[in-house]
Amino acid sequence: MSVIEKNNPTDEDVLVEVSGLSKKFCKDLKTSLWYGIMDLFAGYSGNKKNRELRSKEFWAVKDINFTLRRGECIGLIGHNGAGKSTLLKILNGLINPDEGRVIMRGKVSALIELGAGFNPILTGRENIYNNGAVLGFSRSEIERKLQKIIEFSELEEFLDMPVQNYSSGMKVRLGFAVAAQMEPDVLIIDEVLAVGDLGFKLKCFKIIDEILPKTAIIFVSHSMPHISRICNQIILLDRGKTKFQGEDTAKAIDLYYAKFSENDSNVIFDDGSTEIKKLQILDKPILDNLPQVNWGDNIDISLYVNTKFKTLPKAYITIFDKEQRPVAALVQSENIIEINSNELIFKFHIEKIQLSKGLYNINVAFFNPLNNAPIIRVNSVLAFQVLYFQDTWPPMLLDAEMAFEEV
Ligand SMILES: Nc1ncnc2c1ncn2[C@@H]1O[C@H](COP(=O)(O)OP(=O)(O)OP(=O)(O)O)[C@@H](O)[C@H]1O
Repeated sequence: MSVIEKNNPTDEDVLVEVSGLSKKFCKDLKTSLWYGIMDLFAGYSGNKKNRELRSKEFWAVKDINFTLRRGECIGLIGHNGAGKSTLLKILNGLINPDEGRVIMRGKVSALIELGAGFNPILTGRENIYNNGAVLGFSRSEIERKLQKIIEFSELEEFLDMPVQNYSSGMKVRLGFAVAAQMEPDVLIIDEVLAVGDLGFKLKCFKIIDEILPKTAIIFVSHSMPHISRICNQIILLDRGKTKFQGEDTAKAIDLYYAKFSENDSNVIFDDGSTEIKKLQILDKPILDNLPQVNWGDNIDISLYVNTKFKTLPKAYITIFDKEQRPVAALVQSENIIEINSNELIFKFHIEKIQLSKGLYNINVAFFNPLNNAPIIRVNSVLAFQVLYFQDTWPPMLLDAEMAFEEV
């Protein structure tokens, strides 16, 4: 039984229905071929339900369910190998699931792999006609769209060159231009935006905003800013299974980052003269080893150091957000306590912290005050969590007091 069905719409707005979707793979090619032959002889169909996993098999995607309406964008996130691309390939009909079903309604455009859907030996222009024809457009309809596709892709002078000679960015430009201009009902985008340059990404987001009211979008990315920019629901996959599903995109993104937050500190440079003993955020509750700081709190940080350095080294603390963007720096503590000749405590005070909600990491560096030469640099010495009732993507949430003026 084919599980990819093109149906007449019953509820006009529901464009994608996915239920109980599962796909298994075998880790070993020889065994996989052997199972294939055995299944053929045993008369198994690939879709037979409740089949146990055999030796060396694993679920790449297991029991995925969701419904997507016109105007909605679902983000599929998860670590490498979580099953995102496999799920997209099933949705696009490139591979068959072992269990479950997919119903897609209307025209489906997919940007799945770089250059996927393009014939490499054909020119860009010929590929545009090919893709359009596959989506059911007549030659004259494609001709009407051609100019917009060329304008969007900015590839006019390369349009008659075989696609195999295109750069990665050029392939993505052409692919996105075709997919977006063909007025799809369902648009599937897999990570490809990462390849385009900034100007192209901005154009893509503009187009996505324009077509979203008429389209259901399935979007895979490792870029959480991109995910939070366009998705209104998220599935977080972990080893093929749904770890989180829902409209609370901030929560899904927090869970995604939590997987990567167990990084140990690492020494980047060390001249052997100074040792960072401990970094502490004082008087804050600890949850899962993370100091919990409320937005707007005052924070006191103590940095314990052992140093053989002759002069007092210059301290430099940098705070990084979960995307590893540096968001703040604390330069040289005013308040240094000498315990004995080589044991020091540097005390930093932050008045009313205005970092937005989320997980932060602290890197520490010491420099020679005379010539600014590095003494020691250690990354991820301490992580902490800023709490706030609302998620904001920019790293700073400033307390702008409102003033009303009577007119
Ligand atoms: N054809 C295949 N044969 C065997 N295993 C496969 C095949 N395709 C994918 N896999 C396995 O399925 C799992 C999921 O892979 P998939 O490409 O879907 O992950 P992903 O979430 O898209 O990862 P990434 O973020 O790295 O792109 C991986 O363990 C991968 O090795």
